[in-house]
Amino acid sequence: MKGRVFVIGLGLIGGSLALCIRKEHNEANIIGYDINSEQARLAKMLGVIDKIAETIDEGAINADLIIIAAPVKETVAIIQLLSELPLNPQVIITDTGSTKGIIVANSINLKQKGFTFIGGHPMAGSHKSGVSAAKEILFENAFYLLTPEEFIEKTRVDELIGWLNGTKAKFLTVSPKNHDYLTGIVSHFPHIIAASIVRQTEKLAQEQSLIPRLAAGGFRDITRIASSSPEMWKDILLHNKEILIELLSQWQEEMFWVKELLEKENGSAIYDYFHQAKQFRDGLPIKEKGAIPSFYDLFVDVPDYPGVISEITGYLAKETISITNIRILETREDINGVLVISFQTEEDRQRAERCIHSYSSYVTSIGN
Ligand SMILES: NC(=O)c1ccc[n+]([C@@H]2O[C@H](COP(=O)([O-])OP(=O)(O)OC[C@H]3O[C@@H](n4cnc5c(N)ncnc54)[C@H](O)[C@@H]3O)[C@@H](O)[C@H]2O)c1
Ligand SMILES: O=C(O)C(=O)C[C@]1(C(=O)O)C=C[C@@H](O)C=C1
Repeated sequence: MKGRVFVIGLGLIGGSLALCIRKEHNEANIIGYDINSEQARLAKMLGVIDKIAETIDEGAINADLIIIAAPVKETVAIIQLLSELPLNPQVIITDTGSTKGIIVANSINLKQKGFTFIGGHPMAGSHKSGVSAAKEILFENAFYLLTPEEFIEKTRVDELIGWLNGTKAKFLTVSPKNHDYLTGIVSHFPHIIAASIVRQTEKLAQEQSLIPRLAAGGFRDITRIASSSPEMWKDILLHNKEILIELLSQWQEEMFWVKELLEKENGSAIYDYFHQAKQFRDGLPIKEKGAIPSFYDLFVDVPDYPGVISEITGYLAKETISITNIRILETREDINGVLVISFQTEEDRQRAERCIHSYSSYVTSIGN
């Protein structure tokens, strides 16, 4: 597709979408604006955008597609600002915010001016922020939720999907209310729990200095998302307050119940508690980014001796397989350790597995 695309907010998500659009529509002219001029400059330097707009007005007026990829509170203010501008009557305006109810309700101002707003939310991301973390494959296989209101013509939704085709995401239409309910459960609530585990650990670590050093694989797996942007999450929680308060009450009840099981030493009920959780989690799709994002991790059982990491990365380097992360799941001394290597794609993970098997007898497995 040809035209002028204006991205407001050049961080992880805005930057990644700009890269996807550039790849798919090489005749598109991508203009970017960020309130933080350093981010805008970096986006231009990295080739994520063609040109920096100094103001929202400058970038928006002749745009065919406007993508707002700023924190959700800012998104509401930007929608208000856009509704006061003489935009191209055919423009499509979309956003990427993690909440939809309040944002879509505020888009009424755009509707009243005859402009098309279609709420959007790519359901993939990272705990990292900023354009330097942006990547073209971020949304591959992920769900991309769209929340068009009933009066929006299907052709306009198709046009937006056409622009976003390079994401290789799976587009799904839901109502704003349902969106906030679903994402409250699978995304927003887990972020609160991850932060709470880290906070509790931090408090206890003040008495026990060994705690941070022992916080190994399991702790890191469940708390990765606690490293996300506090600014972004503050706004998400405030936008999705009702459902999150309800989920917190349910969680408190469940924790009281687990406490009771423990007090009563009810082994079979505790077994059932973990068993039921394992069954549900093991049944979640792992080949697609869905409720649980895939990280394309490969687990390699390795003996605990110096140089083992460089040995394995050496094999991968020989076959030019890029890795995105590598870590050892810390274990007791004198027994085998587990090396976890992360890849950008499933194809890289499979190539790596074949490569390690061809150079060594290390046992590998794919985590879910
Ligand atoms: N991080 C994720 O995993 C993820 C995934 C899907 C959707 N989202 C949503 O996408 C949006 C962007 O998130 P992100 O992860 O890219 O954040 P980010 O912090 O990486 O980028 C946001 C950018 O917006 C800029 N910004 C803030 N206020 C602005 C304003 N008024 N005008 C212009 N620019 C402004 C910031 O300077 C920053 O560069 C958020 O609404 C978030 O909820 C995030
Ligand atoms: O992978 C992560 O770090 C994320 O937190 C991504 C995640 C999520 O909760 O799944 C976070 C917020 C977004 O709105 C969508 C995706």
